[in-house]
Amino acid sequence: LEDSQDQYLRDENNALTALKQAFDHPPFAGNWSGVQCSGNISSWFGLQCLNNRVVSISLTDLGLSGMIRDPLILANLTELTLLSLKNNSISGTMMNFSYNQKLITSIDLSLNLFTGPISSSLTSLNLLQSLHLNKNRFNGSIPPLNQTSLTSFDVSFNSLSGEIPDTVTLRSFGPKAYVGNPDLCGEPTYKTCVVSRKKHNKIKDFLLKPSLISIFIILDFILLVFQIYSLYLFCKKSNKKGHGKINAKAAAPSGHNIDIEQDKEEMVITTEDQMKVTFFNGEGGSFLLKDLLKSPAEALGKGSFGSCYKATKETGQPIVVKRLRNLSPLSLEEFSKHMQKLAVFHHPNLHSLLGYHFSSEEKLLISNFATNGNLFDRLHGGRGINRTPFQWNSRLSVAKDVAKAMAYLHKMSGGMIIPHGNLKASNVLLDENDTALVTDYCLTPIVPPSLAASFMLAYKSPEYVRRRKVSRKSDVWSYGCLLVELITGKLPDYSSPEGGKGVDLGNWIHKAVREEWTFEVFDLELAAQRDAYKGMFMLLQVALRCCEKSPEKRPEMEEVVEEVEAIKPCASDEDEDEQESSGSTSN
Ligand SMILES: Nc1ncnc2c1ncn2[C@@H]1O[C@H](COP(=O)(O)OP(=O)(O)OP(=O)(O)O)[C@@H](O)[C@H]1O
Repeated sequence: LEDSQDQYLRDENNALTALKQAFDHPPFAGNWSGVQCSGNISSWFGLQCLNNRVVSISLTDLGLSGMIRDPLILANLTELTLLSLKNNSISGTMMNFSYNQKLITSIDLSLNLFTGPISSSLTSLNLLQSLHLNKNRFNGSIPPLNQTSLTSFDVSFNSLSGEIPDTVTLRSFGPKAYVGNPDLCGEPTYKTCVVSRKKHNKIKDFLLKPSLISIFIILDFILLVFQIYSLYLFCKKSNKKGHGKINAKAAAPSGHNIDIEQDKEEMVITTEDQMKVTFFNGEGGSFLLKDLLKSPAEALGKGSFGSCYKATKETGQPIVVKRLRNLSPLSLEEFSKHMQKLAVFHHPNLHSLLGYHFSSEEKLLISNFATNGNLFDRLHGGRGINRTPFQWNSRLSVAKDVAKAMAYLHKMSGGMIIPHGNLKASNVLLDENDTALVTDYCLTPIVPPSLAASFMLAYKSPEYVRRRKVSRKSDVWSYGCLLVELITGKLPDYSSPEGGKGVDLGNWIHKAVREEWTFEVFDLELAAQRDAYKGMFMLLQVALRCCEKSPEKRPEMEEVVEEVEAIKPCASDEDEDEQESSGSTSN
């Protein structure tokens, strides 16, 4: 008996090791070592054991990003009753569950990047109670699941197609379980298969008629000319608005260049009169979206997740409305829950949310308008033309403010894998006193993992580039890059047009150290402030630690705060400040 027990332990250990390897050194890798089960106890993260056998694997919300290549990877885990890999970025095809006949409680692979068909082995799991495969990229048809035990089921938002098998079980779930699969048809979706197929063929025939093809080419050309003209008008407008500063978007990566004015008009057209804005301070009921849109909204710029507009409340208070796009398909409840989570974050260096709006057409975030724009424009804008110098003490103060905000976020954001996830200079706003306010934080949970990984993380860490792996330490890397940008004035590569002068800041700093840096690495604008050199070198040392290639070697944000706070402002700035105090910008 002991021999067979040992064999089980070995087999299950092999299966778990393969799983660990598939996930490319996940955060728990160090923890998954030794013997996985000791009786009913397991010290392995996310594992539960019963009589030395693994009965449950729950690895949710961990930012895992590997690929499962072997469909029989779990075959040795024959006592498994529950499997949850929910909300990671795992790719590959679905496992074959033929050998996991005890899988009775739940299989949850939702919110990942799985591709290929749904495994027909699921039909053999006669006691399975819950199956969640939503928000992946599964394609093909749904297998004829008909186990009476199945009471919770969701395959929404995949690329499934064809007719939903006409089984009692599959018919018992409402359309919500199937939504977001445009090519799926059958009773539960209210979409009759025959009609949709006919329609599809009609469209195909229509598109293939030769005379129409030429009409489409001409229409395409007209559209292109129109788009170029709109872009020209938009650029002209942004230049006028910028007063010598460049707009962050002017130097932003391509792909986000949808006409923002057109975007605004769409928003007005699709808006119902009575759409409510929920304000966290309780003003909610009195303020409707139509009031918000009455004031001519000024476009501020377009980012990865939507456009920002400046509007004015009835009280005269300027506010910013961020129109979100590319979100995960969320219910009002899910969205509100996340917003309420963010509403409790209050820190002097965090840009607080005032409220939000959610409807099927629009998802908006409302916040205060930050008078002095963003750090990107302050650093890189208007170089050479009528620019108020951005002096050392102001830069140091921004570095301190941002470190404090990030440490606070890391402390408050509980289980979030990457508490900010999108730290970059344009997401550091400046108020009327040039106090830095970190914004656009904690959006990762409401965007699809695939987009979160590619749009967010402006300064991409080595582990992201190699394995698309992110963690809280990615935020630390981003902070290090922000420091390098602040000290050197170099334009980061993510914001520079292709072929431009952008620098991969996190890697550049290591090269600079190898080549024994001198004061020449500092921004020319700081060159005259010799008494600040010591502080600049100290801050570069902090940046260097934050940009350690190995995430484990990077410091925690709390340590970073201590190190940055220890750097004293210099005296030369104060004289300049006095000279400038008659000017509009305080440094
Ligand atoms: N509350 C605010 N006050 C003043 N300007 C703002 C405010 N919020 C956003 N902006 C500005 O509006 C512009 C667009 O912001 P948005 O957040 O949409 O894009 P981004 O920060 O450049 O990119 P991303 O979407 O990746 O964060 C930026 O120039 C930003 O600085």
